[in-house]
Amino acid sequence: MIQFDAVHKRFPNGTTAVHDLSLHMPEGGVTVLVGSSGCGKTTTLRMINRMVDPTSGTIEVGGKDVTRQDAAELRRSIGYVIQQSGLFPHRTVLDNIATVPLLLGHGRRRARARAAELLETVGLSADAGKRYPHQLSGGQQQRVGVARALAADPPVLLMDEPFGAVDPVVRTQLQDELLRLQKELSKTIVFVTHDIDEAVRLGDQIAVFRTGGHLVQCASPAELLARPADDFVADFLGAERGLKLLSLKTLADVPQGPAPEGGEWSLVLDEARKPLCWTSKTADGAAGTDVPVRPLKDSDSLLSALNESVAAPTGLVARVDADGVLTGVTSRDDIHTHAGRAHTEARVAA
Ligand SMILES: Nc1ncnc2c1ncn2[C@@H]1O[C@H](COP(=O)(O)OP(=O)(O)OP(=O)(O)O)[C@@H](O)[C@H]1O
Repeated sequence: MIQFDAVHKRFPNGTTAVHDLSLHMPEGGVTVLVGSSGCGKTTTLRMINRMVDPTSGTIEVGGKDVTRQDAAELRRSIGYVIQQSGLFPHRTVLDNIATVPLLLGHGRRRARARAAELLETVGLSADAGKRYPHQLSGGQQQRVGVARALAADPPVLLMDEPFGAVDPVVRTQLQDELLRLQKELSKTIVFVTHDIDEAVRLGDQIAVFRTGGHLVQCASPAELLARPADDFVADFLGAERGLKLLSLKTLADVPQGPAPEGGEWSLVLDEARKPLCWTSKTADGAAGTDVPVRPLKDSDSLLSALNESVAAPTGLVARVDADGVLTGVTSRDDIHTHAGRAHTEARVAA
């Protein structure tokens, strides 16, 4: 969908921001650009919608060379979301979102109806549409930024550190929201971030850059974590590379068995068979301690399972179905075995 071929960008002051970049960004996928500060991520992104033109090389979007297209028209057909949401302060949220449909010649009523629809898509209330940007929280403003970028229903979305300025809890919510939206909309997304966890969570592929605008490696999160191309990439991924790999695998394939009975510890269930806590009894049968349980679903990660198995007094993870009803328990050993397999599988796939 987006193809860079031998692209260089040298600014008039002599700085080479991007060096001989060849990179394919597949249609309907999320490509995340990561790397240390100043390594050329934003410049790469901005060359896609011609906010910056390359010094040499070609960039094609949907098979068309971007430099042969009218820059303003191209920009209207590509959604763009930045860190400080870039909203017009003196327009209501609804009017902010309706800006592009209006520019595209939709009548005022149709543009506002589309904006109202998008407000709901990004999880905001109709009431938020009547407010001005400063009357919203940072996280809500970012949602409006995403809604505005989606207003023209562009096939391509460029996102430059869109969640960089919000706290970690809101950031996770916004990432969840983007993943949910992407399931529905299948846009071709190019996403710049400094945060490797965000990259692993959102990316179908991750492109790692180093200073001087050199692309060092582009691979799926699992491949990258299991087989970093060199020490630079390994350092960038951080010391918890193995644990990050476990965050990509789910509990679904890990076997489960019946909850233990008659031993020191047993699992207390409510009348609907939902786990309440682990409880111990002393040798003479008297009541001992209650320890909270955090039951996991098939869709939870092996990392959460490992964490829970270490925290649980029995080393067992309680498993539940979508309704929270107990389906069985999984041992720490089974989780370890699958954790080892996750690593081997990722290396083989690579
Ligand atoms: N207009 C410009 N003129 C001259 N140099 C520039 C210009 N824009 C960017 N640069 C330089 O090009 C290099 C790459 O910048 P770019 O903003 O693409 O990096 P980045 O990886 O996005 O950085 P950050 O993570 O800090 O946002 C940097 O050395 C930067 O100083």
